[in-house]
Amino acid sequence: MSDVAVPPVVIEAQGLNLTFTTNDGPVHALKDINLSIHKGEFVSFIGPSGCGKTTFLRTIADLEQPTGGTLSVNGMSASEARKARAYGYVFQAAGLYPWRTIEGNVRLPLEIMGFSKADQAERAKRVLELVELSGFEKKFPWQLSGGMQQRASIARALAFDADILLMDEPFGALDEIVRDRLNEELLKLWARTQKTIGFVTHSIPEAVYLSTKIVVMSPRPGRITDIIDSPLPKERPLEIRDSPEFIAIAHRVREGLRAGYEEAGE
Ligand SMILES: Nc1ncnc2c1ncn2[C@@H]1O[C@H](COP(=O)(O)OP(=O)(O)OP(=O)(O)O)[C@@H](O)[C@H]1O
Repeated sequence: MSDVAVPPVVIEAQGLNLTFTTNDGPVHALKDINLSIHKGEFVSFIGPSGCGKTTFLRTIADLEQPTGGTLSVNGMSASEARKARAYGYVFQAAGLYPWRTIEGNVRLPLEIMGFSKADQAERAKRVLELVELSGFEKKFPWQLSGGMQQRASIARALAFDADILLMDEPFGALDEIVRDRLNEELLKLWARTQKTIGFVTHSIPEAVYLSTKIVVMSPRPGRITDIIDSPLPKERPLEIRDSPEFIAIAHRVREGLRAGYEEAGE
């Protein structure tokens, strides 16, 4: 009998620290972060404002430099991984260029990376299908709803086929019904593409619904207070949110958040 193979580690932080130097003194944005993310996992980072969620994602993306510890992304340094285009990044605001069509926005990183015109067109078509925006290629961003714009920005991040997708509160500005739908769609997209996803959120239900692993963080200094491996099945209808298993995980996340607040003296 052979054990089920554990997928390889794609992101590994060991004793990671990041202290910003500011006029008001040092800000310990990340303190002693130890975390392994395996290929194909969906990992959410949840915690109150200022606990370092965005900083951690930006550090993985080589947009911030750690002041201590080690970080590897796909077995490389963060800087090498950025050069190897190991990840796509989705920001909180869709950030689409208003003067470009949806297809033009999706093709932009491909143009910059020097993909051929034919390859750009084929990739844009495929990723827009993936996020269910076929038929909207020639529209401009302002002609689409907020949810559709965010789907277009996900398509843009998927266009160059990185194995890792980093998403910083992509649905934070959307109303709850739209957010529910996009959560469902994101899970399907994740199942179809088998990407490794790092996802920042403030929402407990969103974190529990989406993730295979939930990383609970707390501020001052920004640190991990709990890591929860979700026992929920991969197939998740929205109704799963009423199940006892779901409610139990949500409860554990809430407790972790509360403990972090109390320790920070809030
Ligand atoms: N460039 C910077 N210079 C100085 N301090 C910074 C910088 N970027 C972030 N910080 C500080 O680092 C801490 C962590 O910030 P970060 O944005 O990562 O938190 P967050 O958990 O993502 O918060 P939010 O949920 O509000 O986005 C905060 O105290 C923030 O003010």
